[in-house]
Amino acid sequence: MEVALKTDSRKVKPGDTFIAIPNVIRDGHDYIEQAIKNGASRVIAEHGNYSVETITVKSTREYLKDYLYKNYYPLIKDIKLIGITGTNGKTTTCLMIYQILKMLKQNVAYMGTVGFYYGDVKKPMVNTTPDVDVLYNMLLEAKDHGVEYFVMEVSSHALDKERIYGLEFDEVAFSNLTQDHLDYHKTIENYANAKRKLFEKTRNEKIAIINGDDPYYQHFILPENNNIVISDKDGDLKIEDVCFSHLGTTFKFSYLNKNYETSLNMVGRYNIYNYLTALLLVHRLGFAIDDILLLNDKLKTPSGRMELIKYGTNSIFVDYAHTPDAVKNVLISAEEFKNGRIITIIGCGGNRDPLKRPIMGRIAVEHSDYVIFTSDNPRKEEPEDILNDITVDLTSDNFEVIVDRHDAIVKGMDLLNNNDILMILGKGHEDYQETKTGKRHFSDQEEVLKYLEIKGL
Ligand SMILES: CC(=O)N[C@H]1[C@@H](OP(=O)(O)OP(=O)(O)OC[C@H]2O[C@@H](n3ccc(=O)[nH]c3=O)[C@H](O)[C@@H]2O)O[C@H](CO)[C@@H](O)[C@@H]1O[C@H](C)C(=O)N[C@@H](C)C(=O)N[C@H](CCC(=O)O)C(=O)O
Ligand SMILES: Nc1ncnc2c1ncn2[C@@H]1O[C@H](COP(=O)(O)OP(=O)(O)OP(=O)(O)O)[C@@H](O)[C@H]1O
Ligand SMILES: N[C@H](CCC[C@H](N)C(=O)O)C(=O)O
Ligand SMILES: [Mg+2]
Repeated sequence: MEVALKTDSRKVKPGDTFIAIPNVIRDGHDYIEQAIKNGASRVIAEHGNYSVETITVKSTREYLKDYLYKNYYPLIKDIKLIGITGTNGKTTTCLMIYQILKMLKQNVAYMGTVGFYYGDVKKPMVNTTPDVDVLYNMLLEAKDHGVEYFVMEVSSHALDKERIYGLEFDEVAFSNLTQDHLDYHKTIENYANAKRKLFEKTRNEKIAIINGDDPYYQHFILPENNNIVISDKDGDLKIEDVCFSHLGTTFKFSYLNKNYETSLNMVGRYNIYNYLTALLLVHRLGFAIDDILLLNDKLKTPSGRMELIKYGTNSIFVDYAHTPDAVKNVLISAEEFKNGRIITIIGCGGNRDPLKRPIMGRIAVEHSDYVIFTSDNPRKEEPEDILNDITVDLTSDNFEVIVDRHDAIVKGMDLLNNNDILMILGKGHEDYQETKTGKRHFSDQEEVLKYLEIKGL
């Protein structure tokens, strides 16, 4: 089943009703003629006269949200909805839940940055959390395929723009709040308030898992929720005795007076929090902790999250760190198991929070032996301007700038000696690079593999 109203003129078929939504940059009203050309027989708009039946409303966005809630929410309300928010860790945690529930033979769907997954279906996504009509279509598609659990990433943009309007979550989680998207939210308080909205959207007495070691955690503890705090100090779930290697992590934890010991095939202290959030959310859906722990051997980090490629004795990690906190976390993780130098390749996306650029530059040179600054997705900006923002305050000499990302990766690989670590940060799973001229195919992993192939390795 699909939502009957169409918001995108390109998807309109003869006889459809087109609703014109003004968004951040584009306005659906500019596409009404296109929708009519494609056969729309009715238009819902805020203004204008058109050649087909037209309903004029004060706010098409409000109209659409109410329409979806009234007509489609009853059809999908039995799906158990699990939502994760936070600056970093949403994709990783959601995909852990998705893998665990699949291994427990449950019918589960995932929706977020890297796609929309259920059964054997894997579809790409444009946004981490899409607009409300797209989201309803996904929930309806999941329902048609018998999905019982729907795990989704909830971005701050989505919360602010009410892309999840009317949905009630059974379980929610907060991973962390650090600097990102201040171009959009302006202040960290606005950013925190946007994220808090997810916690207000829980069904009564439902589960909220909160990272108690984040300075903002109290913001997310609402009295109406069943809150479970994770911490390495004094949480409801307490983490202890953490040990790292470049292949994995072992740790202990206690929860409800029981002690557990386990290991993960992934690096990074933050992944312990991601994992324990996933574990608690699945457990509170009705599965035993001991049964979930048995699956750890088969649990994988998602593509582009500290993804390891070996090059002789050197370790190359491709990681999606694109915020100051994430860059710091992954570099600190690498420092914990390094036996040689850390060489980092990093840039910053264009048309996104410029305030984070010099901070990321500083963190990179502080926690690496050598840094090659390069382009991420410059989007509509000049790559050189972004690189200048990143490096403008740097006083050390342990870095260079190579604008072309391919050349930067080749240089980084050339620099590796023995037991060195190469951190290629920012683009993770992305298979494109977006510049002024559009998107072209580009993958950090493929660049590394091509280099190894040329070397005959
Ligand atoms: C800058 C920005 O926020 N843009 C978002 C915005 O796009 P927009 O203003 O261009 O408008 P649009 O929705 O494409 O077009 C307006 C209306 O015209 C209609 N239209 C448009 C074109 C056409 O030919 N025919 C037509 O009918 C559209 O269907 C829509 O109804 O509204 C769209 C629908 O919601 C979003 O997909 C799009 O996200 C872009 C891709 C984006 O990059 N957004 C980022 C900032 C974002 O939202 N990121 C968050 C979090 C990132 C994170 O994980 O940290 C996310 O959730 O992805
Ligand atoms: N819990 C965490 N705390 C801090 N950093 C993390 C955490 N989990 C992952 N990271 C770092 O952040 C990067 C992005 O992780 P992930 O894709 O899971 O986050 P996300 O919240 O989905 O990001 P986005 O909003 O861009 O989709 C990882 O590659 C890693 O460097
Ligand atoms: N979902 C994030 C992704 C950033 C990834 C990074 N590679 C970049 O392009 O800045 C955003 O839209 O801000
Ligand atoms: Mg994500």
